[in-house]
Amino acid sequence: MKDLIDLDRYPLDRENSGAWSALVEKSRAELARDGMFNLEGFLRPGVAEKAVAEIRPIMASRSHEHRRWHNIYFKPDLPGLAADHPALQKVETINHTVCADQFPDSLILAVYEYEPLIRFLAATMDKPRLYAMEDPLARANVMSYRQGEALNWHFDRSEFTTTLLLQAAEQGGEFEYRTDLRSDDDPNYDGVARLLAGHDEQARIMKVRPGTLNVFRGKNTAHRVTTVRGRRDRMIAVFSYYERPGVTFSPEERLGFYGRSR
Ligand SMILES: O=C(O)CCC(=O)C(=O)O
Ligand SMILES: [Fe+2]
Repeated sequence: MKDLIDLDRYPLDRENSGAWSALVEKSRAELARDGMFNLEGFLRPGVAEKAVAEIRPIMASRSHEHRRWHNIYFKPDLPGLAADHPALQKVETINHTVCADQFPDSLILAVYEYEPLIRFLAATMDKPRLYAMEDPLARANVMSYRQGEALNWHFDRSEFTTTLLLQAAEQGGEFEYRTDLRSDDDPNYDGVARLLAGHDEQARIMKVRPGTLNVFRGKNTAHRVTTVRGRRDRMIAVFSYYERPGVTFSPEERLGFYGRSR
């Protein structure tokens, strides 16, 4: 694993050492302050390119094209909100996904399953343990955004998302977010409408380089990936971990996300 992950800089394999504890503390503090943390240069130089080379042929021939109009909630309606409220305005998402079962024995899956990474993530999120998902499709995905494609404004359903950027676009394809646009107690529908209309000055762009591990708390922080321009696809691995073992999607969920139930 030391050839893939920069364990000199990020000593995941030295659990409970001074350096490990310092990294956990720093990551926790950033998560509390910014709702995210980034480990830049998490992958050794050249490793993201290798991962892209492994995934590219599968992406070209077997990816699921995800194309839909949705609102920021991914729900048809919300109790107490008029159907024509501007917070429910629809936006379009288009991208391409390949699933874990399509890249067995890959570098990406080796990183996803690396136990010291899972234990480190649990520590930063203040959880006793985290577990890799058992769903053969959903555990790890790679998404690619080609020219003209984007992932539009949304709130995540899961508390945290862990991503690894593999390749950046020439232009666009930027991760834009608006911290704490809503809270568990206050849906802030008017604020949501303002953001969707492009009038929220607190929206920020996060600059990330390929090879960076990002942990992001996206449940109440609205975010999107802006439209990609240019010939190079934006490619990113998305890792799912849960607090209990054995989690899978239902066949219906797999069909909805990936266009196939198994
Ligand atoms: O592609 C990205 O950077 C963001 C992915 C994301 O927001 C998601 O999968 O929910
Ligand atoms: Fe998201």
